[in-house]
Amino acid sequence: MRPSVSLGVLGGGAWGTALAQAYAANGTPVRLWAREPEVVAAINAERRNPLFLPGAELSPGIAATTDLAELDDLPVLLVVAPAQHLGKVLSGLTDRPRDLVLCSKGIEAGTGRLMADVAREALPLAEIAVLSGPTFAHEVAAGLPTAVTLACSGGEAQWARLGALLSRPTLRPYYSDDVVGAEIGGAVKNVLAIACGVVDGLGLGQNARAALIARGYAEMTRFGLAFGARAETLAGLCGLGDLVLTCSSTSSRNFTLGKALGEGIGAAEALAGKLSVAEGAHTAPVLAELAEQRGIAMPIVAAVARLLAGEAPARQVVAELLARPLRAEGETA
Ligand SMILES: NC(=O)c1ccc[n+]([C@@H]2O[C@H](COP(=O)([O-])OP(=O)(O)OC[C@H]3O[C@@H](n4cnc5c(N)ncnc54)[C@H](O)[C@@H]3O)[C@@H](O)[C@H]2O)c1
Ligand SMILES: O=P(O)(O)OC[C@H](O)CO
Repeated sequence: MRPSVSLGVLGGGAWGTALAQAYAANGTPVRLWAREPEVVAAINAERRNPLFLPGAELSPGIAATTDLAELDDLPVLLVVAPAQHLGKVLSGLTDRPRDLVLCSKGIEAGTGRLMADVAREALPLAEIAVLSGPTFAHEVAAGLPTAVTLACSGGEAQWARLGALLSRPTLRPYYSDDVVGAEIGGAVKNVLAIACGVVDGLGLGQNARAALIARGYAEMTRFGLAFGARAETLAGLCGLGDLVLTCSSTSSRNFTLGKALGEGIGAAEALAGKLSVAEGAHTAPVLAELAEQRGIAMPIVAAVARLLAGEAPARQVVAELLARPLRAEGETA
């Protein structure tokens, strides 16, 4: 039998809503904090989130609130705020021992920190886990089969608390203790998805996209290993798995942003007025900077950062990538 203690979800965007639905629909009461009063009202009164997850019918087991204090006593919180706002959201909670399951994918601009470091500073008593993988929100909300990495900083003891709690017949976590690897996989793939969207927008074909996925994965691996990730983590659901998903579909906001850039729309225009977040746009500059500081070759990431900064049009950026000196495929630096 599932425990009757509620799960808390911080964030009423598409992913927070989908996770809340996955757990509430399968018998766990969920308290969901959303920033927007209209999201809270729509979830509680109509069982919908038209702003961020239109089309999904939500379980009555989700109780939404704009008051973060209503989640403060819960032992397990899924944190689903966009990466650039995660620290601010967590600072509204009391520091106490609890499991914080980070579900956001990104690197903090300005500090270069991964989300686990942001969370540890905000709430030092919490034990951190990272839930990440190929997970389009609308598919999870619809109960379609999905598998994720659940990386536990507390190792197997934390997995023993969270594994069964966060598993459902169609939502299957795989255990890891590589929190850094899980985070880097999710953050880097968003930037690479923008690159794949650019290739699509320019009409450069499927060969080019496959090349970008493979060479992008080489960049993810170089960066990850330099920052302490394990190669096997990056080859798993939260790395390669998510990279393949996000680089292959206009269901991805990052891919769609890249496609617009490839079609000649400027970054500012492509992002203007968007309620939903394309994390790669925020991660690309800070990731490119971190890579440059550490001497890690990430030409695709650097190209995306240049494109987003408006430094060169898409065709020129692609031409520059193709004109780089020839090198060995397995080169690690
Ligand atoms: N949507 C997906 O399929 C999916 C899947 C896996 C992971 N993620 C990750 O989950 C995170 C959240 O994405 P999403 O898709 O749920 O969001 P979304 O794009 O659907 O919605 C944007 C979210 O940003 C929040 N927001 C905007 N300004 C804010 C502020 N100043 N402070 C706090 N929150 C603010 C909004 O309240 C809303 O919840 C991202 O890191 C994303 O990469 C998303
Ligand atoms: O829509 P995107 O590009 O933010 O991707 C959503 C998820 O991260 C896919 O796993």
